[in-house]
Amino acid sequence: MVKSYQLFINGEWVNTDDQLDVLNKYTQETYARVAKASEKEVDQAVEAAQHAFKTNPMAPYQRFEILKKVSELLLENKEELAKNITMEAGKPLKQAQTEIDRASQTFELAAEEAKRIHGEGVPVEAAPGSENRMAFTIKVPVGVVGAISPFNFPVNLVAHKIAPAIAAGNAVVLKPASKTPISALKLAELFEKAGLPKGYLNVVVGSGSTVGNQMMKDSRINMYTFTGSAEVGLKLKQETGLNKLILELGNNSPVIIDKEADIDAAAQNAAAKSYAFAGQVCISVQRLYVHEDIREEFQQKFINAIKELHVGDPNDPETDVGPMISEDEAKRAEEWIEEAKKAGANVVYGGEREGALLRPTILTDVNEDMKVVCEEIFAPVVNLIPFKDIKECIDEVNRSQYGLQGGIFTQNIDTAFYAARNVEVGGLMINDSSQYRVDLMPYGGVKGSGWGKEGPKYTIEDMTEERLIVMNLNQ
Ligand SMILES: NC(=O)c1ccc[n+]([C@@H]2O[C@H](COP(=O)([O-])OP(=O)(O)OC[C@H]3O[C@@H](n4cnc5c(N)ncnc54)[C@H](O)[C@@H]3O)[C@@H](O)[C@H]2O)c1
Ligand SMILES: O=C[C@H](O)CS(=O)(=O)O
Repeated sequence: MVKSYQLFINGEWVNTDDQLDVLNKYTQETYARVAKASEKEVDQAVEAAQHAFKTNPMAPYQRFEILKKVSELLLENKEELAKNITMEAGKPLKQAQTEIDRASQTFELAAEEAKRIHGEGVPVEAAPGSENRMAFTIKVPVGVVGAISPFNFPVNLVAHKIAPAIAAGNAVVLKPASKTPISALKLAELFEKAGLPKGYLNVVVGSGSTVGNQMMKDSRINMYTFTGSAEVGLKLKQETGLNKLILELGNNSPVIIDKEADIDAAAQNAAAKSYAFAGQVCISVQRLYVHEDIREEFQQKFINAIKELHVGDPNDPETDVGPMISEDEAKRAEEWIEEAKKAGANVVYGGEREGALLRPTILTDVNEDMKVVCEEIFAPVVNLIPFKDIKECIDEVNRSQYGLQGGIFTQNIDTAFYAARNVEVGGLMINDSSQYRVDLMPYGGVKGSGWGKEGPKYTIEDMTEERLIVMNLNQ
């Protein structure tokens, strides 16, 4: 039976006249229906958030208790929540289960941080003429946070928005991706069980061009946090004027395999980290730079490791690579491959597509002008690019418009540190691929990959204002 879901506004479940179909991404059948927000519901959601924030402030210990409870509830409901991700996103079940574990940690981290938000003493008395003054800063919440999230991590990337916002004392209006909205509504259910005061979390579902657009123009929203494509991120930046903004955007992640690398480890790692969730991870390996001395050996070992991956039904607990989010997206990636082939690239592995399922693919003989290299492909496609000189290779890596995370495999400490100093990214992994993330670390990009950091401790910095208090003492 197709289940129906409602919006969550001001602590109530709200139905609307219009419905949105959410597809099972493997079978392409309707899996659920969700109430679609109109202008009226978006307005009510923002109003509810502002009212909650202004009239019912939450103490830090209360935020801690609620977030800790949500962290526990996530684990208690892990199997059901993971299955839902598999249905609505097509993510292989074992990767969906990992996402729930990580989301639980994200909430626990935010809960802990809620108890240590503090300012600092400022020695104004050291300035001539200020001998009788004392000063300190306090951290205050920004107010209403407008959060817009992508389809690919529908629980944990929503967690990275709402957990730090609530830890900092803010109220949230969340617009999840319309392809995967149910996870966010299920999270709202957990918040309801955990006793979140009404109005602090509001979930409105609908397209980016309607709900997202309206949110961008609402002056009652004090700050935006967006994860998604660079194209929409740029629009958000242009539309939201002087508002605070966190942008977590795309990447075409580079990984360098130096001639002094452990080739077996690098090949195994690259196979696992290039194709997880069909490459629809913002730090998926896309540009694999391999030293020409080891290129042949690496390529063979890489292909052998890819052959071990299970491709197919995401509900099968063995599956590593399932469908992409839609057949259209798989076709788009296929077109980019065809375009590259016409310009001289070769498919040395994979390339076949059945519906939304694109098999793990390796391209060689590519150049920097091909879309498969210079744009974010967001599909299970990797380019093998040979290099001779590490410095020239890093220059080439840096010619990307993006800079989220990268990786280098090398046993040479000088090469590793040269890369650490020179690769233009928010995070560089040494002897690991670009696709490494634990939820406590500062995570975010440079250049076209956006700005601001995720990881609850770091996001709370952005989601609070520092207010200076100066006392003029009569001494
Ligand atoms: N840096 C990161 O942490 C990170 C994490 C995950 C995904 N991503 C990026 O996200 C992209 C894939 O996700 P996606 O396809 O869901 O991205 P997307 O940009 O298409 O959509 C993201 C969100 O923005 C909304 N949106 C779309 N148009 C809008 C508009 N005009 N106004 C307001 N909101 C609008 C969508 O409905 C969705 O909720 C990739 O580029 C990927 O790299 C980045
Ligand atoms: O898609 C990008 C996400 O940030 C993925 S992860 O959180 O790093 O696993």
